[in-house]
Amino acid sequence: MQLLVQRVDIAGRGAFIHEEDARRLGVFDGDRLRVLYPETGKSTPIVVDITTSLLTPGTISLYNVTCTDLGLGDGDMVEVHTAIPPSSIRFIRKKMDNGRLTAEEVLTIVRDMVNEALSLNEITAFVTASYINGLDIDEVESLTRAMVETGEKIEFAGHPVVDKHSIGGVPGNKITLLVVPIIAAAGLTIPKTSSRAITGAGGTADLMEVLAPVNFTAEEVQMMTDRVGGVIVWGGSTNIAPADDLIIRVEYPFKIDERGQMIASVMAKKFAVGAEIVVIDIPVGPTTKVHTMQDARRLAQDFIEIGSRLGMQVECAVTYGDSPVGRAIGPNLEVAEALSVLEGAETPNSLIEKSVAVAGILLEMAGKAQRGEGEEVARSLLASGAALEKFREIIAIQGGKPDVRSSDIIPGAYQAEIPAPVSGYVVSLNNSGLVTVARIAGAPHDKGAGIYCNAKIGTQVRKGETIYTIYAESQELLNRALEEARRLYPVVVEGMLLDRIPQDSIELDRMD
Ligand SMILES: O=P(O)(O)OC[C@H]1O[C@H](OP(=O)(O)O)[C@H](O)[C@@H]1O
Ligand SMILES: Nc1ccnc(=O)[nH]1
Repeated sequence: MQLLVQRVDIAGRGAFIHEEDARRLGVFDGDRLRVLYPETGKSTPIVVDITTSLLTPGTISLYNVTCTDLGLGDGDMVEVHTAIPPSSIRFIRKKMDNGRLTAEEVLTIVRDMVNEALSLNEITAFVTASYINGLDIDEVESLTRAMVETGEKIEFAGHPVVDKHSIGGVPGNKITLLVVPIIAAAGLTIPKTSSRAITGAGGTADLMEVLAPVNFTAEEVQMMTDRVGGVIVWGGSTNIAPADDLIIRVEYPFKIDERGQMIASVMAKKFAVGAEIVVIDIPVGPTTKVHTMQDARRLAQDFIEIGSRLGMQVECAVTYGDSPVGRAIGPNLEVAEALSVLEGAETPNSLIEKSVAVAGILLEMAGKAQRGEGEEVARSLLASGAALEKFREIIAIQGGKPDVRSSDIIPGAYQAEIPAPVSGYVVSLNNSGLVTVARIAGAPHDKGAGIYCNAKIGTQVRKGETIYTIYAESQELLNRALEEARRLYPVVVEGMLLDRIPQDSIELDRMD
């Protein structure tokens, strides 16, 4: 069938066709067509959406990338045929049936994802099938290699290239903003690529974006890192492991992070930047991604195994994840807290201790500190102001304002203080409940949205005292977050008296 092209300003590949043409071609919403431009002989497969009102029969609205790929403009004629689905569909189906994918099959799926030959529905099916049926260690290795192979790799002048990554899952985990400058201040090369929030209310890329741009090409990452020793950028913009962000986009609304896809997501980003020495932070807690020490050790073994298969020296730090790191959750609040520590604040303890512990392991692995002394070296790089100075260089090279101070970073103007319902002790902070409330308040998209934990586990509070504060950038989102907070009750205060059972109730019980 011949159709007249209308270029439509939608990024990516795809097209709308009229329902009548769809009927004649025998295709439904989400089916594939092959579009051929006879003038150039170029053709490409696309996934179609069907409309009855956006165009007239005999025309096709083609998205920007498809037009550019084929050299098409408004008014050109194209030939349109039904197309067979790519073979990766069969392999996704295999994973749905709990089959084990070969390296070639995984590479085909990832390549089709990156080339936009798979629709969002089909990528979602792959992520869901992997989530339900799991990926074994060979499939994880294949996925890691495929993610690297379908993107760009970077080589740096400085060696060794070191890196850190957290698997996430614990809110307030802003340690990268401290670890990277500490490590770069020690003279090491640390090209840190982070994702945005996956299960949380602010990923490191969302945080760093408060201070400087985070979208860079692989070449820019290399140039900036060679210049100042480190960067903190968004992996999704670099074309390093581009499949990673496609998977994360599917995971985000469900707050899921399948184990094998998580390992591949992290390790592909490390491998693509040529990291030689890597520390993986695995927070453990009942409301994080990893619930027990035993599970953490098993996960650590898998990270180490994938690292050794890819030629990277990997150590894992199993860290406390029962409650948030520091007190702040959400981009602006977290950045202000991290900056205040770099500026010399001596609290929050959990943030400082975790950052120097993780940085210390890297310093020891890279030979910048004797075994057992890394933490102290990290602490002194923080205390001397060397890390702050390095962070300012990193902010500057990424195009931010290097003289920014923690007091410049303001949380959302709409705030609600949540009072303790009784006098007693804070006995738990539920990570996933806090994240849900912070997300409803607008985080991570609204940088000022989030939660400040006024009281942490073990703190004694009096009835009516503020236990946490919700911040938002609009009254409407604040109200919605408050409603959710009342339902989820993410911070639990208990008095020493847990319950009072009156004498007559016992007698009533006995009579039952
Ligand atoms: O949203 P959740 O799943 O909690 O965690 C995701 C965060 O964890 C990792 O942190 P880092 O880059 O090592 O600092 C990722 O890059 C991302 O920023
Ligand atoms: N799945 C992931 C977890 C944490 N960080 C990542 O980059 N990816």
